[in-house]
Amino acid sequence: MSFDVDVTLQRGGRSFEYRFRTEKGGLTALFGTSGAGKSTLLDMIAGLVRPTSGRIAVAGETLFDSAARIDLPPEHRRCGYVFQDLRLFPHRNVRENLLYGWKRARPEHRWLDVPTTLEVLGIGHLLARAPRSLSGGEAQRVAIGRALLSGPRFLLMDEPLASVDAQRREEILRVIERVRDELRRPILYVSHDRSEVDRLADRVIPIGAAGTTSPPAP
Ligand SMILES: Nc1ncnc2c1ncn2[C@@H]1O[C@H](COP(=O)(O)OP(=O)(O)OP(=O)(O)O)[C@@H](O)[C@H]1O
Repeated sequence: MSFDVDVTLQRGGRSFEYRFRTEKGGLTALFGTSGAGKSTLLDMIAGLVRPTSGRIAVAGETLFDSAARIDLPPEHRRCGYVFQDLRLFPHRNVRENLLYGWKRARPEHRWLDVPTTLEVLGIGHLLARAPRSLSGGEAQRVAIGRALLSGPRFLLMDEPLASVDAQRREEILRVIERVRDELRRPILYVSHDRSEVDRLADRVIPIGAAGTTSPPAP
């Protein structure tokens, strides 16, 4: 089992309910209209937003359980998160951004090396640059690299290819496929691009207008 989610969240007068279970690893795409609550769900799995109640487990480990009073801090969840708005550290250069999680990961958890990451993402020439000097596509590739290099057990990717051009997109898609198939890391993936989802996703979870998900999915 990879993602096992059954949570509620009351926020701003709205009620969100998410309930799904994926029996196998692979890539799970989240589909839903703007404002439906996809990023909110990723934030809860990452430990950045606290659910009102319920339980979240990934790859068999409980990350949150309100009844059992379990709420692992984000840094203990081993989650690689590519944020929709990237959130590169503005006061650190590209090298420092990329190595932030890498330095903090245990050596045995690092499943991708730095040279390979730089080559695949085409960001080796940007190492000394400040995030504010990067183009949208460059910043997006650095954000993907930072997430992959942190030695994560699972990945949360919120529109990770939104500003990447066609040629680089193909290379990054191949990396994501490798992470999915060879390294067998579970991935939760938000995208509005149908062709991306058709190519990558093992299953699609619809997120409804009120943040509700369908019954457990295979
Ligand atoms: N901190 C907050 N306080 C109150 N409401 C919030 C907060 N953060 C987000 N929301 C609201 O929660 C709802 C879900 O937001 P979320 O960003 O999860 O949607 P989304 O499905 O990811 O949308 P998009 O596809 O546009 O990125 C939105 O109506 C948003 O305005």
